[in-house]
Amino acid sequence: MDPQTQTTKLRAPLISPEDEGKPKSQARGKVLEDKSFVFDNSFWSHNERDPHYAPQEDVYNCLGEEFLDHNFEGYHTCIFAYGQTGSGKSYTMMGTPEAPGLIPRTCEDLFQRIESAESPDISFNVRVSYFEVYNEHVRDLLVPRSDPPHYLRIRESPLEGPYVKDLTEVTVKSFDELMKFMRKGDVSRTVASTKMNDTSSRSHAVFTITLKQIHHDLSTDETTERTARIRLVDLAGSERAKSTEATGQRLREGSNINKSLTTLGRVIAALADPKPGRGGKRKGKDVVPYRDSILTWLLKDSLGGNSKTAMIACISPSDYEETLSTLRYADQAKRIRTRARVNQDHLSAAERDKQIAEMAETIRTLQLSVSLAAANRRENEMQNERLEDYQQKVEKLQRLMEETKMVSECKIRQLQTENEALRNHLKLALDSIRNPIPPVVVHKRRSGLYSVNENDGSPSNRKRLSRARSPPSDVEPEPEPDLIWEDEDTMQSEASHVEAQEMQTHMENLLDDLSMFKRKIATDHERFRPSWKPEGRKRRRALGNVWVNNR
Ligand SMILES: Nc1ncnc2c1ncn2[C@@H]1O[C@H](COP(=O)(O)OP(=O)(O)OP(=O)(O)O)[C@@H](O)[C@H]1O
Repeated sequence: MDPQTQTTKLRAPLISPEDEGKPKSQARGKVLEDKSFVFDNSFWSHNERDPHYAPQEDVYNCLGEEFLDHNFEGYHTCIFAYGQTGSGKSYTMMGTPEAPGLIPRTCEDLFQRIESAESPDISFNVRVSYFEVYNEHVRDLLVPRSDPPHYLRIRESPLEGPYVKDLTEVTVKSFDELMKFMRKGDVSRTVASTKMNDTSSRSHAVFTITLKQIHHDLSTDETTERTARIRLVDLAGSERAKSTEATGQRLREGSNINKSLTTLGRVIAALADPKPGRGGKRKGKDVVPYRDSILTWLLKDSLGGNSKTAMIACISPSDYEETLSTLRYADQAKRIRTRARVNQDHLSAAERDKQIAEMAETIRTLQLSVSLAAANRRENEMQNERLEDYQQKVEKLQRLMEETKMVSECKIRQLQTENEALRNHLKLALDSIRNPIPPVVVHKRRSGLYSVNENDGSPSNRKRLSRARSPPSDVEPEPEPDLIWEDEDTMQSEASHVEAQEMQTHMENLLDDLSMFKRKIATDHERFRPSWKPEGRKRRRALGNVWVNNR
């Protein structure tokens, strides 16, 4: 790199010995040539001992300072670093605590200028935002990381162009305060270790400073507002999957990074060499593929619109092809012509007052609708809570009723079985009354030799008895013993009487049982009437008691 001529030369790697001396067509490997490019500035910062060595300060003095001048004039600016992974983009943009890069130097200079320019008729307002584009999603770097990550949406307004919705934008009063937010964002940024770089940026980081200068002329009571947007972009590294040896998540990140950088390349190409449409004019807006990636869509204005833009192409002597590709990108970008203009508004006192009145009215209306919405939301929340409570109670009640129904069904089944048993019992009892068992006649004898079964007074039995009682024929018959026969009718009536008494007692017992059963049925009928009331728990307990008592 020659800082005098601003030329960057890329030397081709040495040719393999077998190809040496051969014409291009006969060479086995691809024959690479030296290349030379001229840029606005070329810096060499590989070796501090090298006489060409350009420290961070040189880069800022050549580029950063000039761009900050533009900002104070009211121009939007954008500086982005592009290059292969590990080539020094983050080093150039952020730097290290010992060698701060472009961003901290710009910020420091910004506040130094504000402090030195302090005058009663000018006031400054500085706001910062910081976001990253990771895997084609936008994440706010000034809010803590969340899991799952919270991604922001992109909107496009006719005046502002594409912007990130709900992005945090904080007002800062000093350089220290600004650096605090920058460090916060840096910590939150997605970095990972790759084969090419231990702390490789896996996302494109966009740090934006909005500088507003309000100049008030006391004599005319007029206000002049200048707004400048300073965009400082540290892109993720262009990389080849082969050289990074990435797999899994790193490979996916890499392909997304490459996708957005390829789109950036196409956007740069389209802007650098606009194909003429009919009548020799540049074709419609849709020719530039801004929308093909989040990065190019968001940088639309910076790349081809109202902005002064600089690209810092970082190269490191690692890979000829990659380095050549970066230099070609930069060479193309050099040809882009943007349409930067001063962003300034003049306001008379009357216009300003009108604007303030309109804004106050808008705020009042918004406040009203916000408080109305808040009240409605609160009311809705309470209604929802009440509804949920009600639904829970209904469900509980339904469960209780279901259980109560099951218990009562069981109880009815029990009573039916008991009723059936008593009915059978009663039937048997009535049968035995209607068909009494013949009374048993007990024949009393002097000697108790014969059993009661022999008391049958039938003629055959008498014969058998007399035979049994008569002695054998060769034995002298003994005199007939004096048999004392009781009066059969008297005995029979006595037995019937005893039996009737027993039956009566039994029947009385049965009737007692029956009346008790009837009482139980009546009580249960009263208890298990279908009109269940919601106080199911008490009722269930009562049922439970009845159940236990009746078992
Ligand atoms: N000019 C330089 N002087 C001294 N150190 C440098 C220089 N450029 C880069 N480095 C060092 O090289 C390493 C890689 O640089 P850096 O992280 O800036 O690369 P990068 O292009 O941002 O990579 P990636 O795209 O993977 O994020 C860092 O340790 C950095 O400090």
